Amino acid sequence: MADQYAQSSEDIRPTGIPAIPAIRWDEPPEGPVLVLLDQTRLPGEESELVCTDAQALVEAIRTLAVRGAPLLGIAAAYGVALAAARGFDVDEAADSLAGARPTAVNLAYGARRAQAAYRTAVVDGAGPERAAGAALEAARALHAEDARASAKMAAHGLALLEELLPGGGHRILTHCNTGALVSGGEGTAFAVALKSHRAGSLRRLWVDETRPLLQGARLTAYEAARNGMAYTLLTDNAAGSLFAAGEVDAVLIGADRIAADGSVANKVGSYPLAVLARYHHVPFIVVAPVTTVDLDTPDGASIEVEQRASHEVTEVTAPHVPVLGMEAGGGIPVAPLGTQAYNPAFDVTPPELVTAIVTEEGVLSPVTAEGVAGLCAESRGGRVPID
Ligand SMILES: CSC[C@@H](O)[C@@H](O)C(=O)COP(=O)(O)O
Repeated sequence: MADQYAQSSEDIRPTGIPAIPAIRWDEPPEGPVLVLLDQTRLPGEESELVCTDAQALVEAIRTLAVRGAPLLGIAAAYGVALAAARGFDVDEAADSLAGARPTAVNLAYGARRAQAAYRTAVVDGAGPERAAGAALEAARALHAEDARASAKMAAHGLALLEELLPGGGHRILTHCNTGALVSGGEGTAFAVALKSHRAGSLRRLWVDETRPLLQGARLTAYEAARNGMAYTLLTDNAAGSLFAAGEVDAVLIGADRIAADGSVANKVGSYPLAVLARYHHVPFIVVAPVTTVDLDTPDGASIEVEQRASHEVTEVTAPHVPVLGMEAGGGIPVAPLGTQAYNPAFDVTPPELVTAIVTEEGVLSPVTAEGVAGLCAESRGGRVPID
């Protein structure tokens, strides 16, 4: 079945990760800026969005110009550094960045980490310039750590796939976007699939389109094409028949927050995949850095799930015209005017449906509260408190 869905070779552009990095710090003569690859315009247009202050970054986060848990953390840390470098109130900037979206714990983690570096420098007697430098250093360190974590997760994840599915020929289903667009490196779940591809073990990457904002269709398909991977796009609700046809060997997804009991919040549509995977005896694997684990959130029910605007569901736009963050009325209505939509950005998968959590520290399977606590104890003795 799979091969009839293969894209033709002209459709594949094996050019590696995006030419424009997902995020970069720049210091033109007019002053420091944070430059983002505007993800609302992909795949049609690779364009940069320049943020000169934390408020612009908060807006970019809310409209999903920059998105995905690890990258949100990196962005927030740079945002605090930007506020410091431009002489704005650092605590205010950290608060608004940490609260820009509620579910991805990395966002608050990154903001608080850069804020803590700034405060420590001030307490140690540094002037504003040196303290701003300390915040920037913290952001750069987080960026580099995430790249290293990404490479380790890819290695651990591939080893797990080889153990669970010996002999290669992996047919992997993924949801949302978890590649270089969300990371200092090559991503989380996508990085595992990419490593499998490079090892010659990936037969097919099944890409859920990921309604309503199409992160799978717009972003994961873009990354898969750029990396020359064999991939096929499906609507989210086609996943059931794909499992039933025996076409999925494993599910690989990322996470926005992992609670202390091992519950996993990820893009809405992840939980139904976990249920399908269990029914069809397919491993359901979560790949996330330890910065996504939040021991202060005891369980899945305590995770705040972001609710987004109705118009993201009730309207569509033409291809390559950004829909994300548009005011109601900006797209073409597909429902009667005034229709309200249930539009949670994430859902929560309970630990008993998760076969394994792959982190840079190694693989946790089965997923237990003790195991989750152990992951954090090993990697983050000096964890920055977040609120
Ligand atoms: C490694 S990214 C993991 C998650 O952040 C990703 O799967 C996801 O749900 C992103 O949601 P988004 O709303 O696009 O920020």
